[in-house]
Amino acid sequence: MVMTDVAHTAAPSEGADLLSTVQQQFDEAADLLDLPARLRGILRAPQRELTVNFPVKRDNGRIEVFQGFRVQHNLARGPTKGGIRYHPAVTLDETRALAMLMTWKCALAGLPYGGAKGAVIVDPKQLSLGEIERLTRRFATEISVVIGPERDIPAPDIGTNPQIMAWIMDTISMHQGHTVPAVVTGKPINIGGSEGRLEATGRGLTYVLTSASQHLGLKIPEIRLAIQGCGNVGSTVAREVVALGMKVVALSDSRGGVYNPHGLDVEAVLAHKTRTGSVAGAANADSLTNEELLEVECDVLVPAALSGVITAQNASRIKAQIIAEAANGPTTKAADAILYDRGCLVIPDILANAGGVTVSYFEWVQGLQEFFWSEREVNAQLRRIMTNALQQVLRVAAERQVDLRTAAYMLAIQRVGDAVTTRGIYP
Ligand SMILES: NC(=O)C1=CN([C@@H]2O[C@H](COP(=O)(O)OP(=O)(O)OC[C@H]3O[C@@H](n4cnc5c(N)ncnc54)[C@H](OP(=O)(O)O)[C@@H]3O)[C@@H](O)[C@H]2O)C=CC1
Ligand SMILES: O=C(O)CCC(=O)C(=O)O
Repeated sequence: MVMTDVAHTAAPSEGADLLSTVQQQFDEAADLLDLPARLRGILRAPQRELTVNFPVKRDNGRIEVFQGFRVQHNLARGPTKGGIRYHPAVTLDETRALAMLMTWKCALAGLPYGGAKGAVIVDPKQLSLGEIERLTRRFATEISVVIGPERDIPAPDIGTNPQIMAWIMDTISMHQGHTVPAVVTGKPINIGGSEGRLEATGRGLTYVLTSASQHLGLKIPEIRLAIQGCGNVGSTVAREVVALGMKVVALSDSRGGVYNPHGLDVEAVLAHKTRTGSVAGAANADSLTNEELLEVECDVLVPAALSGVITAQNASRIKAQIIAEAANGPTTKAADAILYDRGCLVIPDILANAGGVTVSYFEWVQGLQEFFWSEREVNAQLRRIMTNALQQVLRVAAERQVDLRTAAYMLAIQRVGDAVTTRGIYP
């Protein structure tokens, strides 16, 4: 007899904070736009949500039931797009918030997509590779009723990677009986991935950061960064900014961080992480906690891990002049107000980390056309889209005397609202 031994579900209140933050951000921008009530009702809540509970056989033969979600926030501008997160504390509310952020992010970058997000409540570090593959294939099967190249296209996020995208593509292709490369992005290059997608989020952030620094009159070689999170995005930002001559003075992961006011040897710290599993304990650096990292002496702070880390409690102690949000939702509403009053430039998530979905769009287009671009072409188009988006946001912020987040939301909400209106609200 097959026994179901463990059910993986998260507490319902977890993640509610991010949803309420994102909805408050929406409300503020919608007020400034005088958005009609009927549009607010449509845009403030997800259009479609799917919750799935599915069994996975562990290596010891036991069956465990995992819970996952796919939320499609808005479909007015095209198929929905957004990553899949594997994390033990992820919730439906958090997934809703992340899907809503994707809608604004895609609209701000001018991509022909609505926003979506997926998640599975799981700690992938506790699973073997075979278990992760079985979990991924079963989850892909469960959500196959809502995803597809013309419907909703997943990609990597926290805890997922190109190999996991390959398993999703393979599972959907097995169901269809032919290869369906455009069903996911962030795939390995040998099965239709795009040059530059792996680095795109960190690279896109670096393009925006460089432009914003020039806008503020900062000298690139004098810029010191503290980066929280050292996964795909955090490690790429670290490498990219060092290549431009900036200094990374602090870097962390889930197990702690390292600090050197004269600049870390980023490659040595990353090699230490590859050897030991963490940046903590790397040579020629002092150790520091994730909380301390947010408050170190630096010019630019890059939160590149979880949401809700910059709060009313620590915002007044942050020394950075620029906060470039690589993570989704790292700053609470109260912290935003404190940072704005202090003259700190917050480059919001929907702008700063839009490079990932932008190159995902390039990957989707390349897959559909079966015509592939060089990394140089990818990066040139990425830079164009990211710096254009920044210029538009800076212009609206100056015209309306608002912070960059509100300006970015205003631009994005207007575009999505226009699409809803042009298509017609009533079928
Ligand atoms: N991947 C992408 O293309 C995009 C990602 N993002 C956002 O960027 C952020 C990072 O994503 P990504 O790099 O892909 O994810 P990864 O899973 O590759 O990396 C996440 C990093 O965060 C660290 N981390 C986890 N928990 C904590 C914690 N409590 N304190 C400090 N660090 C922690 C992890 O530590 P450890 O290494 O120890 O596990 C890891 O270094 C997320 O918010 C994601 O939504 C946004 C746009 C696109
Ligand atoms: O690349 C994508 O499609 C989505 C990336 C993502 O999940 C994000 O931008 O938060």
